[in-house]
Amino acid sequence: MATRPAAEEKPWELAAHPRLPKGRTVAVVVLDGWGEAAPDPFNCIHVADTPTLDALKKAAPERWRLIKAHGTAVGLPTDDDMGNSEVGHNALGAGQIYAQGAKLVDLALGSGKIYEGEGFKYIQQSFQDGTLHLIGLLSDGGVHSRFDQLQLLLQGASERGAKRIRVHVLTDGRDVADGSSVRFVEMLEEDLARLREKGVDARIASGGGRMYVTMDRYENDWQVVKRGWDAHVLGEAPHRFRSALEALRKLREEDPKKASDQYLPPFVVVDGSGEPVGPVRDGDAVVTFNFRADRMVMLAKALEYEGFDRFDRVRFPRTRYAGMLQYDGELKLPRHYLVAPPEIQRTSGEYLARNGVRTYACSETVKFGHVTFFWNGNRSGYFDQNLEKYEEIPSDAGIPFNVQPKMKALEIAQKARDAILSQKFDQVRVNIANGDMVGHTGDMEATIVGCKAADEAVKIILDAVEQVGGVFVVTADHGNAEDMAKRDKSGEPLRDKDGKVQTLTSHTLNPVPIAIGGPGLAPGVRFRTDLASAGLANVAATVMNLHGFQAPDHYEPTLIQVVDE
Ligand SMILES: O=C(O)[C@H](O)COP(=O)(O)O
Ligand SMILES: [Mn+2]
Ligand SMILES: [Mn+2]
Repeated sequence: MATRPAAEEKPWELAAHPRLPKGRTVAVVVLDGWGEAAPDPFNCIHVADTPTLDALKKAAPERWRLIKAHGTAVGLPTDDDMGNSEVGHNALGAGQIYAQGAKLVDLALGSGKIYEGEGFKYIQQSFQDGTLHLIGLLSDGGVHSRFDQLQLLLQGASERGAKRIRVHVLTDGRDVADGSSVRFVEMLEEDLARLREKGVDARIASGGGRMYVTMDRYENDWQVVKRGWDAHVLGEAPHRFRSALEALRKLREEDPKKASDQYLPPFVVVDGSGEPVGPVRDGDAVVTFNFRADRMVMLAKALEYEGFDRFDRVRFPRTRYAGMLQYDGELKLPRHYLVAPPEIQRTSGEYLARNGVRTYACSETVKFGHVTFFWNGNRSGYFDQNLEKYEEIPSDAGIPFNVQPKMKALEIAQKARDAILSQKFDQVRVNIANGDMVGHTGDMEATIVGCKAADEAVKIILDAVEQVGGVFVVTADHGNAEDMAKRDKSGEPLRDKDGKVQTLTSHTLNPVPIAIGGPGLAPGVRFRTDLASAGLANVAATVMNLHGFQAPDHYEPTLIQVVDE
């Protein structure tokens, strides 16, 4: 009996769809952080004026539905895990569900395999004479990192010879509640105290808020990474405290608005004589314990590259550096890593390029890698530069996004409109960032403005689709702006002691809408009714169909059918 060929051996050529034509321009719009929730005052999408999206929902029930964007539907460990951009865009672009970083790290830590891998053995060589530095996001959001994984790694490394450990903590407040940094630091201090009882010299050495220190992405602002470098590596920061807890309390007291968890200024912990307790030195080991790539790649470059020139490192210690995962498979960055990342293969971008589909992708800096790198299975660059064009619009840098909540929605839409009207592309793909980026600030008024701007951007794109007789797919990667309130089990908003509703800055577990349409959509196309639990991974096959191709067998099934009218 013939064995089924492995995915790698399958042909790249896609069969023609029996009912749907080739050659239609397909606009694919991803609204970042745009979930579906019951209308209430904390649903910014509901409160905002969004006539375009409202019309899509009302006009054609057979062309509008909800799909899952969280948990196991996108390869996360459990259905309690909210969705995020990485796993969302991976699923949208790859058409298949892969076990994602969070889950792979869980498995490797659970089985102990992490300690048998090349990456751990590499850093272990520094344990005898050097310090082990752990740098990452202190959070249980499960988006970039998880606190329980840090705890296990601390435990495992100390049991395997690490004698001196320094943790460099980035406070969250974005994937978890603002102010929760105190609880995480307290718990970490308890763990470190236990290690000290066992003779391990373990301490927190430096820190700062993730959006201001270290965790920039897509090279939006290298100064963010420089602040982190100075604090974590050089042991220099404008604020010096005897402990991380003191840092959190004093910095928040001084300026509670500015020193939120997300934007906490950089600090170093110093000893009794004012010396920093944990700068990175030659011979030390460094692990960045975030599993997600986008906000660790920049620091990874600074830690690894000999000829790095994006800021003055002042001192470049010779360390043994490993990432929790390898963050960029193309760049092989970092060279050493503790857990192998998901090998996302045969993405729709690659299939379509190999079948001659011309693609234009665009977003602003903060989401640019989402519709390119994440979409293409964490792969940078083009599949075929003769067929693809990726365009980045610079994001505002150095300000929180509630200050300019319209962000670059209009500019992205205008670029997409021009690309559609040029007729040079078969697929025009964009990410509109507002619902997510402004939603994360917790500023409801600004988020409402941002949602309106996103809706206006969609209108511009749909008008262009109309003009060229094209097709559109409008969807989202996960929820955010549709719920800005923390809630109890019955769904009622939680209030603080003054009766104020507690703000939710994170993503949600809500499903996201998907709408299809446009004059080029064949008349009998409608959503199937047999895929009640479909998710983001079903979108790629759908888009392939709209380009006139059948999707490969190993893809999650298409959402659409063609019925005789
Ligand atoms: O990195 C961030 O901004 C948040 O932690 C997650 O948001 P994203 O998944 O939408 O990027
Ligand atoms: Mn997102
Ligand atoms: Mn987000």
